[in-house]
Amino acid sequence: MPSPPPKGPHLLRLLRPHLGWIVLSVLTGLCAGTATVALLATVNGALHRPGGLTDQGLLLYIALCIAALAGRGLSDVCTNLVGQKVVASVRKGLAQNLLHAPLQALERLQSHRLMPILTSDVEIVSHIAFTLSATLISVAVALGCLLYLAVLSPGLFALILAALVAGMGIQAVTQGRGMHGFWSAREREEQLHQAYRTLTEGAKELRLHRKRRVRLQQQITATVDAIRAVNGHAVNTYVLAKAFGSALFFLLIALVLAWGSRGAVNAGEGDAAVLSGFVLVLLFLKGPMDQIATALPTFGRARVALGRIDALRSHFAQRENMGEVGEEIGQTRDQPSSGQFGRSEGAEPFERIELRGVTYTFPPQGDIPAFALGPIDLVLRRGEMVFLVGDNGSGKTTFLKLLLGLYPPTDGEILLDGKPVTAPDRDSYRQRFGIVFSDFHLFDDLDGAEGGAEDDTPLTAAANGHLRRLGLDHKVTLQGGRFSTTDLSTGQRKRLALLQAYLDARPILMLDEWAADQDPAFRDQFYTELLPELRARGHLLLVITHDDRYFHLADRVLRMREGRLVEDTAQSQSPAPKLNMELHARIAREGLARPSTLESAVAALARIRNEGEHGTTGQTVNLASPEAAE
Ligand SMILES: Nc1ncnc2c1ncn2[C@@H]1O[C@H](COP(=O)(O)OP(=O)(O)OP(=O)(O)O)[C@@H](O)[C@H]1O
Repeated sequence: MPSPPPKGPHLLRLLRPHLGWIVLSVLTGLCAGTATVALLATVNGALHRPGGLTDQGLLLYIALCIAALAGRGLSDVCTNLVGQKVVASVRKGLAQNLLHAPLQALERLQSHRLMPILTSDVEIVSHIAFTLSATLISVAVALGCLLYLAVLSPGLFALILAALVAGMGIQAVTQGRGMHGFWSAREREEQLHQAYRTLTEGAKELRLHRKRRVRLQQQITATVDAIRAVNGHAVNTYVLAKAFGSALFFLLIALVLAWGSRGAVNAGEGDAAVLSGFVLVLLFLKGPMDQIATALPTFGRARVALGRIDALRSHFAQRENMGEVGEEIGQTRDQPSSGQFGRSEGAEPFERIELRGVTYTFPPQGDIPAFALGPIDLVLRRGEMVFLVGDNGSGKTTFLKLLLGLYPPTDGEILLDGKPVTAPDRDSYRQRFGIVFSDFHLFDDLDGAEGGAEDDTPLTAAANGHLRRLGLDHKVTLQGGRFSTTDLSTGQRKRLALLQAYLDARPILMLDEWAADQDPAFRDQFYTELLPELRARGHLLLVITHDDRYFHLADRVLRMREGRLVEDTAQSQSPAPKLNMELHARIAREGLARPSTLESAVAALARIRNEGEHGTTGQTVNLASPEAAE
């Protein structure tokens, strides 16, 4: 069952687990604030006492200093702890959201919208950790100071408080305006991110196209200027609010002095100690109030950032049930595997996959009409080599994603060995597939060899053997479970991706235009050796291809036309696949001689095929096993 998204305001939800630390921080902060105010009172008392500070007063002064110091330190430690934990939980939560999100949700949210949230927004939230503690203490000190003033002279305090509330009201309105500025600056940062992406991903093209380069430069300049203007205005608003706050204290002090000089204080309250106490506290209060005012922009930004993070979480509110990664590995390790190395977690045997009336629809985007795939009725069996062909944009990749369980069918159902694949099963179902997408991501480690300090395991030996076979051994080695480099040509990167999928030994292998970037000799090797070899191992192979000269090698050819799938019976019934299967049966049966080069291997295989067609027998060749290629 998909887990429901967490409820409630994000910040409160984030803080709730750390309530104990927050309470401790507030209490110690209050303690520090009270001690500071008491220090002020002691200083004020000593100033007006004949003989100054007594010995007892000195001891009290030292004790208050220690209390203020310890309280502040402890409060700092607690809030920093909470801050760091909050940031860590935001980061982990977002990673979880992304890992468990349905693919369509991820595809809808383009990376230029995602990346600023994952990087700068989380960073902004982390700044709270450093400001929160000082701000909290400032609030405690300010409250303590106000309390002291109320004790000194309730009448004067009421006047000061009224002026302070009016000043803070003005400040709050200004702050609201600044906040609005931060929101619109953030919108533009997404545009900037998109432009930066074009800068890096289109680096080659931009160097060849002066007009486009100039346009991009202008676009970046305009966006940066707009961000500067909006951010500048927002910060200025805050700075003005802060300046107003500072000025307010001097106005308040003037008010106190005027009050005193006109003898307006009540009997007993107009003495010098009350006035100096007010002036002393107001001068001191300016520091904490400044700190609060300085922290406001950070909190303003953090609120904006948290709003974005919340919106992202809502976007990914729907979660797929994938279980915990550790559990999945734990569950499957003990299961029998049909893979070559018995190491793939999805290697459970299967016989057939069936699609019954399966459809998938991309919703329309603006003027672009919806793309509808299907309905598709199809049965695929273990050990089949199926080619999927069709025009660009006809729906081949979409069909692959549907078959892989990456997209849930809009209608119809997928059955694995007669059992419908439902949403809770989908992740387990997916573990049966190995795939190299046309826009694949190349991982630099080998699944199953992670953290392997030893380089002489069977898996490492097999991987290195296959690297030789794929012509990559002079470029890449597997060390400690990682490939030494992935800085390779496009064709070489695809070979490495194929090697990973191959060693993963999942029962179903899908390749999306894999051969498109390969040289002719290797392309031939791929179609005539690698694919038949995988089929001979019992894999179901689904290969998207435009290489029509190899269509005859497939057991079945499926053709996609504008979202409709038809079986190309003319190709599927070709006698060639049968011949190919016989050849491979022979290869497996008769043992092998090792060709010295790829060309000789291809030639040898052609010879065998020729012999097969003319009924003669001869030497067989095997590129199937890297051990044999040693
Ligand atoms: N994420 C998406 N959102 C909306 N429409 C999409 C999305 N991905 C693909 N499409 C649309 O679905 C249609 C089929 O795309 P698909 O990638 O499946 O085609 P294809 O047959 O694999 O093409 P090619 O041979 O060029 O790789 C296209 O018209 C495309 O515009």
